[in-house]
Amino acid sequence: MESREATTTAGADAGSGSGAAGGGDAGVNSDYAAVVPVPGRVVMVVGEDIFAAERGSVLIHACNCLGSWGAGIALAFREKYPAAYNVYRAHCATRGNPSTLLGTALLIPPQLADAREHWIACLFTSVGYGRRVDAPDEILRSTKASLENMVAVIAGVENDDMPHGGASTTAILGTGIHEDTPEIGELHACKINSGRFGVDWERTKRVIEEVLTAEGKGRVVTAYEFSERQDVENFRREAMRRQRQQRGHWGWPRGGRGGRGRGRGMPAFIGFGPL
Ligand SMILES: Nc1ncnc2c1ncn2[C@@H]1O[C@H](COP(=O)(O)OP(=O)(O)OC[C@H]2O[C@H](OP(=O)(O)O)[C@H](O)[C@@H]2O)[C@@H](O)[C@H]1O
Repeated sequence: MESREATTTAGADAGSGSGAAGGGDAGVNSDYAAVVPVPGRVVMVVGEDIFAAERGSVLIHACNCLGSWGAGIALAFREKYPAAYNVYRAHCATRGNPSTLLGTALLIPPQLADAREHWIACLFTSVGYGRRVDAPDEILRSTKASLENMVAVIAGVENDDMPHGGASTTAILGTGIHEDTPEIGELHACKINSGRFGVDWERTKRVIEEVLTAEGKGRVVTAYEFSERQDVENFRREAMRRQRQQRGHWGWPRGGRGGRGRGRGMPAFIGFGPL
């Protein structure tokens, strides 16, 4: 699944993306692909709602290490995914010293109690928030490390050998995981760090592309331009969606990609990585 970009971006060479498993009929090309990384990209979209992303998508946002989703998009996450918020908060509470979370990622599987089936990737990019937010350069360093960790954790889930992501890890039960947890889909992000955390978006964007190129096998992040007006529009659409559901419409997304009902029996955990 993650090699889809390889097939579009790197053209003929990329056919060897599954070389290891697929019997290597393109030996030379697969050597080449191993040396030349597939460039990862951030694709900007305007006027769309991140929360309307397809079932199974990963929604990425920047978090403090203190267990607060108190403002900006984090508040929207808290309202829409209260169960995921509890997982995040509990995760932060496991640390006597919150700064040990810095530079790690927490991947929260879709929670039964939440209406939407999205994976939520929390990047711990600053210890504090508000006046105690870390300096932009520090935030960028932590962003790089936490993205690398996120990519490793995603790979771990996809390879069914989670929750490792490289080094010392902990497994934490969520508040309840779907029996047919969707496979991990595309990556979606707000313009992380660019609001309350006060870091120029172009700088964060460069870091994301760097990590996707080096570690992410050329994955793509769709990033959302957001305006307050957009917020009002999202709110209106959301109200309509709820109304439709109440009227008995089939409000849930189709049964996964290509209608395959069950996921791969995802384990009921969240993972985080190197400390
Ligand atoms: N509904 C929506 N859809 C799409 N994009 C939306 C949106 N709402 C806002 N945005 C945009 O999302 C970007 C990031 O801006 P944000 O200020 O949110 O986050 P950040 O990454 O700079 O900082 C993280 C800390 O902010 C929080 O608040 P607390 O510190 O807890 O109080 C957290 O808890 C963290 O600690 C900006 O482009 C906003 O326009």
